[in-house]
Amino acid sequence: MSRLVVVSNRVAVPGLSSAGGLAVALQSALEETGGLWFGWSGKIDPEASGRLHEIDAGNIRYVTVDLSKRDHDDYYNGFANRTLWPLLHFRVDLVDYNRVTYAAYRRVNALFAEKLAPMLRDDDLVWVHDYHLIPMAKLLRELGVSCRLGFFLHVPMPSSDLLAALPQHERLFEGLSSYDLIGFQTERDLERFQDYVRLFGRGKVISHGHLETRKGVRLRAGAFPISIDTGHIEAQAAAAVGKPGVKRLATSLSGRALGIGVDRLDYSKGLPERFRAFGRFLKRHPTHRGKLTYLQIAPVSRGEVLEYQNLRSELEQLSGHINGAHAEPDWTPVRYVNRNYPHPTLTGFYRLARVGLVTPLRDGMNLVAKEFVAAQDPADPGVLVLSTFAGAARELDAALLVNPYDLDGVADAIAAALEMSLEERRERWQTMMTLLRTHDITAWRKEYLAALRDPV
Ligand SMILES: O=P(O)(O)OC[C@H]1O[C@H](O[C@H]2O[C@H](CO)[C@@H](O)[C@H](O)[C@H]2O)[C@H](O)[C@@H](O)[C@@H]1O
Ligand SMILES: O=c1ccn([C@@H]2O[C@H](COP(=O)(O)OP(=O)(O)O)[C@@H](O)[C@H]2O)c(=O)[nH]1
Repeated sequence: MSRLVVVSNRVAVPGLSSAGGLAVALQSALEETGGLWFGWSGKIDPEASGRLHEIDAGNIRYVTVDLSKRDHDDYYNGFANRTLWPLLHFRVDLVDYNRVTYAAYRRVNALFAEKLAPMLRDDDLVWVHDYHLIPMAKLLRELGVSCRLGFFLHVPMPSSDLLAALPQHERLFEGLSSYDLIGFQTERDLERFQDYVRLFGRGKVISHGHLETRKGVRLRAGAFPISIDTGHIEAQAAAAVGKPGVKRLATSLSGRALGIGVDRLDYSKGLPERFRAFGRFLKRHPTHRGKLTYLQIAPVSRGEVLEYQNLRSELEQLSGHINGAHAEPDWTPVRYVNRNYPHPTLTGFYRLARVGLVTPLRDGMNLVAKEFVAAQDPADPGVLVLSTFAGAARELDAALLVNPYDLDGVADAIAAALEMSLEERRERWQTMMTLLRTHDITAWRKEYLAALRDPV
């Protein structure tokens, strides 16, 4: 059997904690098959990029590379997170157009390719992840790598008119044609990519998922919605209820219902809009005042990037403002926490909650939505309020779907979740859970890798 080699900027190196769906999902996928996981070490070397680290843990070998401060600033904070991230989340207004950071992006991709190429065997299956590493396949091919190379985009593929705003769009997206298979989270993302190839790449869509570039190169693309280790989350949530941290949260609620949000502190997650919608809920539904506590867990993410720092200040103000306007001596409406919690605790928090708030403005998938559902008590499940702009909404359409920009709509959905009968809650939960049990992280990995192996 061929070896699986996963390549991603973020690697869940044992002992390093960081929130993020890519690392959580790939850790589960690799634990099942074993293999090599290659990417950034999470460390800055004051001198230069390139120092390698190797760790063997269980059946996974982690090989990671340190980056210099300059490369980290320009490639990760810069082109990846100030140019591609906002562009791919439809936020052209936030895109930093910058040739210096683009050069660093290409330099770090070339460094990763140069370090990885000598470790590869002809029968490996190499699976490259996300927008940080789009040029990898072309660079590996130039170094003589001949094994199958797949790519998976974890974030949305925006409409082609937006992509075309990037000065380097042709060179960047043409690089995708060196992969044998390009995976997207949803059919909508795939359709928008096909539009881009046709309208701006001057290529052809031969049939759905089969494309030809303007240079006559054939490529395959498909939708492979990522998922979670459903059975594991179910068991973890059931076991978490007895844990001290989870019990303390339960006691602190004094019989009130809990609403929960769990998101990296990122502008794509729609947190200011969610806070405002919660304030609106308190005004529009006064009978629920004092009966619901909203806990927002928001670990700091990409904290060196200006837009993320601005978001943090905005949320501190907003939470203070809502609490100032609505709190009672014995009730604080919003609990806002910038800490990262491990899954054994987080799943217990989900299970305590009557309402799960997942309202991104754009999100590739959003694994929190799936985890929230899997963590519920089947006898008394909570209700998921889910943005239609999360990839997860395609599958979890039995959630209360909302438009995150429509604050009154989100406010009313929170009220509807609190008022929903047990029968309806069970019915909706069952529908979503049936899907998550069959389409879990194992199914995602198998479907993608089967398509990558298949040379048609
Ligand atoms: O690595 P970071 O810069 O700390 O950011 C964390 C990850 O954020 C993004 O996650 C995406 O992948 C999830 C799993 O497929 C998906 O559910 C979510 O919608 C995406 O936002 C990013 O794409 C990853 O590369 C980061 O590691
Ligand atoms: O304190 C936290 C906050 C988040 N997460 C995990 O980080 C992932 C977030 O993935 P998602 O797809 O929702 O969004 P992303 O952060 O990747 O954009 C989920 O597995 C969360 O359980 C975590 O472990 N601890």
